Formats: sequence, structure tokens, C-alpha cells
Amino acid sequence: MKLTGVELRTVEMPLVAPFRTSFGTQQVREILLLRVVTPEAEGWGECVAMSDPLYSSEYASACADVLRRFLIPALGRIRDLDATRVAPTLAPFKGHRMAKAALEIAVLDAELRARGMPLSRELGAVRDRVDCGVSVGIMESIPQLLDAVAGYLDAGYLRIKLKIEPGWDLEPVRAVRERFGDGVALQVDANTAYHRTDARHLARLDPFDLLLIEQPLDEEDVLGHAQLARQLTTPICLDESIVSARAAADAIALGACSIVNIKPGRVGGFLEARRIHDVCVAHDVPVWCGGMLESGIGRAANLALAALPGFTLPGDTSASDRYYARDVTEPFRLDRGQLAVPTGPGIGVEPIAEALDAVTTSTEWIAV
Ligand SMILES: CC(=O)N[C@@H](Cc1ccc2ccccc2c1)C(=O)O
Ligand SMILES: [Mg+2]
Repeated sequence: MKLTGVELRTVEMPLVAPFRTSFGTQQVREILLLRVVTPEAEGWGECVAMSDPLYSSEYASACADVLRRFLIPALGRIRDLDATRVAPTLAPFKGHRMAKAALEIAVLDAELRARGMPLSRELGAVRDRVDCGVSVGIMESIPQLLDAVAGYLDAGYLRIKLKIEPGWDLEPVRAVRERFGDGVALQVDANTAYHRTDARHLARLDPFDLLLIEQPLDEEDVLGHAQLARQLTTPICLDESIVSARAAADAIALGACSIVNIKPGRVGGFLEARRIHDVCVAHDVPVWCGGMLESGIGRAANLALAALPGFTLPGDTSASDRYYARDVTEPFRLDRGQLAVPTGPGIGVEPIAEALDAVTTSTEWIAV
């Protein structure tokens, strides 16, 4: 394929409720969407970066800038482009994994649509439905938390993940266990909010039989997680730290994690995400698909990845209505705790033009 150009479109989607984590509270999700145009087909990609560099160093307007000035022009110079050429072509530009991931999946979507091949088939999916968990934010009070969890369990979610931070950890976990029992699949996510010196405090979570504790320490503190793993019985899962297949292999070898949260945007794309899956499967490390409050565009692609064999734990691929009153695609609806993997060519969904326009705050065309 030869690239004709790329549309950078920014949308702002109001959340159905504020979503609070250890790094802040979100009310609106600003999303950078890419539409890659080639003579054969068009492709869509979603950049998972937040508006502010609070989850990672990347943020939406920086992604737009690096795409506009460096990444898109570099791909424009490739005559016979396909998705496997994207990462090597962009490798000279350091970092910017979320920007690179958005561009790669958009190119892959166009390539697969031209071939009539579903992304799930291309990646090696082995199932056509995915078990879904849900991420529950930090709340104003325990009663408010319990109401939220009750609602998600009623909706059919197969796993509950609670955001925690110092001062909101033991009590919410204890309250959920007391109200809903030991049978509920329950885990926590600290988003790097703790330090090595909190080990004894975090060990007090062990009696609650959690599936895992996600990213308790700083994303660069792999050694700290290895030390913590020897002080807790609760398995450690890494998210922010796992930026590549190499980072996954090193974290596993060092004993820093025994479960991995895979997010294609965080690791530079779906092809690297599959390599991380393969590394983890080779080490008997279970993986699950994380979420970045994606629109239906990103959600569709994540479902294809979550259908790979090593994804044996429910992920954060929740239904559209967990975050949005109206999605920019047909909404993903939970059915008995699962979402169906799209079956159409490429990512298998299209934005609904009117829904997309209703939330668009800017669009620009970058010819190459
Ligand atoms: C579902 C979930 O918990 N996701 C991230 C954290 C997160 C939380 C809030 C976000 C708001 C805007 C964009 C990305 C965001 C990511 C995580 O697993 O760590
Ligand atoms: Mg996380």
C-alpha cells in the first residue's frame, strides 16, 4: 500500500460518571482518532493517551504533534507499506509508543479491510467471545462504592477491579468482601501509588484472596516489585511497567510479576502486544487485556487481542455503557458477562458519522 494521508480527529466524550484513580479524576475522555487513507482502503486507529501525562508521559496533543511532524511523514515515504513495516520505519523516533500504536493499528486496519481479513483471525484468536471485568474508581464513600459494585455485578461483569491508593485500600476491599462474599473475582489497581516501604501495609490485603494487585509501585521500579512479590502472597500484576516484550521477559525473569495486563497502546501496537502475549504464554504467565476508556474503535481492536489463547483472565474490556452514554460506533453490549469479538474485516467496526461529528472538537488532514 502507499499512504495517501491521515486524518487526525480529536473527540471529547463525556463519561457517564467521574472516574477517579490514584492519579486524578476524569470527567471527559479526550481521544485522538486516526483515519488512514490508501488507494485500496481506509483504516481507523485509536490513540489511548490521556489529555494529561498522568498515566504515562504521553498525552493527546503531544501524540498529535509527533504524528504530524515525524511519524506520518516517515510512513509517507514508504512505497510498499504494510503493518509490519510501521514499527521498523518509526523506530528511529524514540518513545511515543501510544502515538506509534495508533498509527500501526490504523495501517493494519486498512490492510486487513483491503484483504477482507478480520483482525481476530490475523492475530490468532481462538474464541469468538471474551470474558469481561470492570474497573471501579475511587469513590466518595464505602456505601457509594458498594452500590456501584452491586450494579456491575447485576450487569453480569465476571470480575471486579477496585482502584486503590493510600487511605482507600483495606477498607473498600474488606467492605466488598463482606457484602458480596469470597466468590466474587476481585482485584485491585494502585496505578503506582505505593512505595517499597508500604510492603507491610500491602501485605494486609493478602487475607482477602485477591486475584492480583496491579502496579503497586512506580513503573520503573521493577526491582521493588520483585522484592514486594516475596513479601506478599497476593500475585503482582504489572501494567505501566510492561512497555515491550523485552520489558515483560525481564520482569518475569526478575520475579517482578506473575500476571501481565497487556494494553496495545502502551506497548506500541498490536503486533508488539501479540509478542508480549507469546512471551508470557511461554513462561506460563496469564495475561488479560487492560483498558484505557477506549471508544468503540479501540474497544473493537482490543477484543480481537483478548481472544488470543493466553488471555485467560477477564480483562477491562467493559461494555460501552460502562463509560459512555453514546459511543461513536454501535455500542458493545455485555451478554452474560461477555462481549462478542467483531467478525468483520479489519477491526470490524465503523464510526457512525453523526455520532462522531457530535463529539468532534477538531479534525485535520495530513497529506503525504
Ligand atoms: C480501566 C482502567 O482502569 N484503566 C487504566 C487506568 C486509567 C484510568 C482512567 C483513565 C482515563 C482516561 C484515559 C485513560 C485512563 C486509564 C488502568 O488499568 O490502569
Ligand atoms: Mg492499571
